[in-house]
Amino acid sequence: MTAPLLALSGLASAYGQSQVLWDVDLMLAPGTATALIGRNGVGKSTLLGTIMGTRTVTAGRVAFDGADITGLTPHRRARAGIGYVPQGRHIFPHLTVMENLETGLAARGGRGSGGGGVPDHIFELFPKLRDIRDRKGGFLSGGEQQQLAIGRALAGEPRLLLLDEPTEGIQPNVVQQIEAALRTVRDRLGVTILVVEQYLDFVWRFADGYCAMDGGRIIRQGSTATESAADVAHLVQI
Ligand SMILES: Nc1ncnc2c1ncn2[C@@H]1O[C@H](COP(=O)(O)OP(=O)(O)OP(=O)(O)O)[C@@H](O)[C@H]1O
Repeated sequence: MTAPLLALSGLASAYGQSQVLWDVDLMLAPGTATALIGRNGVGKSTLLGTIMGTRTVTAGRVAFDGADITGLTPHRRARAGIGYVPQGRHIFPHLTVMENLETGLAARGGRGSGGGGVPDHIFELFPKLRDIRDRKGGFLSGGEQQQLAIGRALAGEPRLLLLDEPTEGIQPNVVQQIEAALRTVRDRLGVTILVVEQYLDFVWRFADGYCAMDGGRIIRQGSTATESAADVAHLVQI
C-alpha cells in the first residue's frame, strides 16, 4: 500500500472530564475520498477537530505525510496542507466573496502554485462565485456559502481537505455541483478528502470508502464499491 497521507493511531479526545473519542485508528491513502458516517453525537466533528487541531488530543498520534503533527496549532497544520470546511461554514458576513476567498490564501504559506491571488481553478469549480465575487458573505444563500467555504479552504491549496456535512440544508441541484467539484478536486488535483456526511446517497456516489463511528469509536470501515449503502444504513439512522 502507498504510504498514507494521514495516519491516526490510538487517538482519544475529551471535553473536560468527558471522553468523546476512544482509540481511533484511521489511515487515508493519497488521492482518495473517505466518508465519516454515524448518528448525531457519535464524535464525527470532534474527530475532524483533532485532525485540524481545534480539539484536544488526550492520547494517541496524528501523522500527516509521515510527520507527527499532534502538537501543532491549527494554523501550522493549515500551512502544512490541511484544509477545513467546518459545519456551519463560518463565512465572514461583512467581507465580500473575494475577500473571504483571500482569507484562505494565508494557509498556503510557501507551498502551492506560488501565485499571489485566488487560484483560477476555484472559479472553474464554482462559477457562481465569480458572478457574486463583490457580494457580502452575509447576503449569500446557504448553497452559495457552502461553495464559498469550500473555495476558501481550496485557496490554501491543501493536500487533505476535511469537510463537515457539506450537504446539510443544501438544495439538491447545489449538492450536485458540490459533488462534481469535490470529484474534480480529488481526481484532477489529487487532494485527499475526509468528509463527515449523513446523506448516504451522496457518500455512495462520491466516496471511495466509508468509516462508521459509534460512541466515539470507529466501529466499521469499508469500500463503497464492494458494499451497499443499505448495508450500513442502520449505523446512521436515529
Ligand atoms: N464543546 C463541547 N463541550 C462538551 N461536549 C461536547 C462539545 N462538543 C461536542 N460535545 C459532545 O461530544 C460528543 C461528540 O460530539 P460531535 O459533535 O463530535 O458528534 P458528531 O458525530 O459530529 O455529531 P453531529 O452530527 O450532531 O455534529 C457529543 O456527546 C457531544 O455532546
